[in-house]
Amino acid sequence: MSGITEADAANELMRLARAIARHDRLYHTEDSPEISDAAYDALVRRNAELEEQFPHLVRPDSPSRKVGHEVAASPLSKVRHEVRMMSLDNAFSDEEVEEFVARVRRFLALADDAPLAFTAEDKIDGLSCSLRYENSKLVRAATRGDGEVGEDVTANVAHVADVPQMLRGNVPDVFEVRGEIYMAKQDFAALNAAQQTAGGKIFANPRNAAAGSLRQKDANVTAQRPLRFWAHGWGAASEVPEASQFAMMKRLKDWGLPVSPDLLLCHSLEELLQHYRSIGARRGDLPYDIDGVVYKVDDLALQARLGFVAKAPRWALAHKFPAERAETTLEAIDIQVGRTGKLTPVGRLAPVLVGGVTVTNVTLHNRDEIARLGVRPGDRVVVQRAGDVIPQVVENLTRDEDRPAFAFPDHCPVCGSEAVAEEGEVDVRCTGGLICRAQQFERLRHFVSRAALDIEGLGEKSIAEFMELGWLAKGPGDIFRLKSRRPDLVGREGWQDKSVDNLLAAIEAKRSPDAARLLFGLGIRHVGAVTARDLMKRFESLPALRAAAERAHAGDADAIAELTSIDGVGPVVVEALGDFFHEDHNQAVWDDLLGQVSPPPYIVETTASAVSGKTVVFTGKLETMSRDEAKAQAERLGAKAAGSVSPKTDLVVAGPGAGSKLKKAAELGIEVIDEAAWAQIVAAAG
Ligand SMILES: NC(=O)c1ccc[n+]([C@@H]2O[C@H](COP(=O)([O-])OP(=O)(O)OC[C@H]3O[C@@H](n4cnc5c(N)ncnc54)[C@H](O)[C@@H]3O)[C@@H](O)[C@H]2O)c1
Ligand SMILES: [Zn+2]
Repeated sequence: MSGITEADAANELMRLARAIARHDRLYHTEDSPEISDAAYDALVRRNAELEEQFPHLVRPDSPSRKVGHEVAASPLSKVRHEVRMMSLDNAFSDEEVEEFVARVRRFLALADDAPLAFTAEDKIDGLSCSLRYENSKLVRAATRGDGEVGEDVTANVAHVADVPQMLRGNVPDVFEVRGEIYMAKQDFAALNAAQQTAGGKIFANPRNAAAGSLRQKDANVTAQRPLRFWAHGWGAASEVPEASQFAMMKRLKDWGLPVSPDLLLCHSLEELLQHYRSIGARRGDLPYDIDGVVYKVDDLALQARLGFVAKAPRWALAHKFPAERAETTLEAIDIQVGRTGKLTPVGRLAPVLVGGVTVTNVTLHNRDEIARLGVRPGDRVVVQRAGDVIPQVVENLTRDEDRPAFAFPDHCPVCGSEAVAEEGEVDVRCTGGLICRAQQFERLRHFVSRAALDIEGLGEKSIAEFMELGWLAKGPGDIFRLKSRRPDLVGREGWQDKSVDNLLAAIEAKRSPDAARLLFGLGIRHVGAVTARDLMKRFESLPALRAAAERAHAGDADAIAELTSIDGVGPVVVEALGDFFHEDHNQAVWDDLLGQVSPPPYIVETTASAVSGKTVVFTGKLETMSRDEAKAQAERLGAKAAGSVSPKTDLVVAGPGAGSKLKKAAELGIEVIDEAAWAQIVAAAG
């Protein structure tokens, strides 16, 4: 790293802060990480290195100071933790563990030969949960959130059998148990299989599945998910009846709380490392995912003296396992075709055990990735599995330059249409559109999925079956004609009267669908769920939207201006809409579909108020509601919630920490009010 200039370091720190914040949001709030934990940890390490070299460049929003992700936007109620919930410092090598032990000794001014004990237990890969017991009774369960404010999941944990509603024995009046909600590997695989059939969300790993299952607004959903729990510590307590971590953990067990079966009291660095290796060797066979071993100073008085650094206790360390790797042969490269026609290469492997899981497929991402790795069928490759279930090829071991490189197809393997990469894009796409069966299938699957039309019971297996029978040839409109197939369907394998009736009823229930969901379900490029809602709010009916899109496509400046005046709609969306309606087969699909369904006008009910017709900007930290809720309130009151302050802004609602937007409002002479004043406007509108 030597030689990096200060300016470059500042820039890189800015990029890292942004990237890490984005991955934190994807991981902690959406339970859908895009990168592996190892890749994420590498970003965090790089950030730490730069901060160490340039301490004066540490940013106020540095990831090194933050725990998890804020929960303001969560639909669940919020809970402020009486004692902050922390993260853990990481170590990846024996030397770093040695340094940790030495650091603890130095801090406590202990002689090298003075006894110092640690507990060691596996670091289970789930999500933190705080359970507050008052007079032995569970009164509240909360997630970690950003460490200070988490989400209330009391109703949800009621469905987790491992979490006792009552503790037994002699329990302090107030005691907050801290531990981990997790999902066993087998349960995770079964859940994903069921989700796949039902067209639901597929989780990347057991941790994300556990988090997504627990953090449900509707606790009945949680009830159907097989969640487990074990305790690894405590927070606020009216009394801590033992003097050591190990003895306290035994207490927790006596009170009826599960703890790790691998909790061990160690008296030296060697014992710690030995336990780490012992657990590591059994890792693949454990019924749950773990990503390391946690060491904690055993003596609670010493823990208190050691205290905390920015976001982690000084008395604990997470010794992480390296990403798991194995060598095997890449037997073939298959090309899959997605909903938008994207050609995705999938590597087929000679089956190989990576960290206890048999791996037969790897994603190769795209054409560039294949070129970068230089892989061809027959090559020996190194496969890595790091936390996630989709393994990757990290290295090609075959270095024979004579064999030709893999030729990425220039035609769709399914429909034979030409496959091209648009300028500046890495993805190669089939140009066959709706004549391509692969795209037809993926589009139908998307159309009925939860975020779109949400037709229950019409999973990918049924879609494949009906497509095979030629029942869905015209596109989504055919779904609504399936009722005429009832006699043919009953009696087919896997279909009984009742299941057919259920399916047909679920379809009939969507004859007057939500227009925004229908629009989203059509899978127009760049029109996601949010954009679809924003478009429908403006145009209210699908024909009105189509007319505007067609006029815009023909170059009508007014139509283009009207479309782009919508927040979040830019030229890219306008072009995608225009292109979509310009295609004959899309028009046919659209007309056919709208002959089957009639979405009611898309009108967001509004109440007359002091801010009707005005443009409002929310900035800073809102205390009583999430940003999304505030925006929804504004919309209900007939106001427009905008993201940035401009001369068009009428009102700024500012909470603590409001920065540049507040300054801009002052410059432009725009009225600024606080959250309480906003609440009065809302209350006055009734
Ligand atoms: N892939 C991504 O995009 C992405 C994004 C954000 C975070 N992450 C991953 O999340 C983790 C970072 O999150 P973090 O700050 O919570 O750190 P962490 O999860 O590594 O460590 C802290 C947590 O470990 C848990 N834990 C498990 N066993 C424990 C035990 N025996 N004793 C004490 N605590 C125990 C606690 O819940 C605690 O909050 C990393 O593993 C990182 O790779 C990944
Ligand atoms: Zn095709």
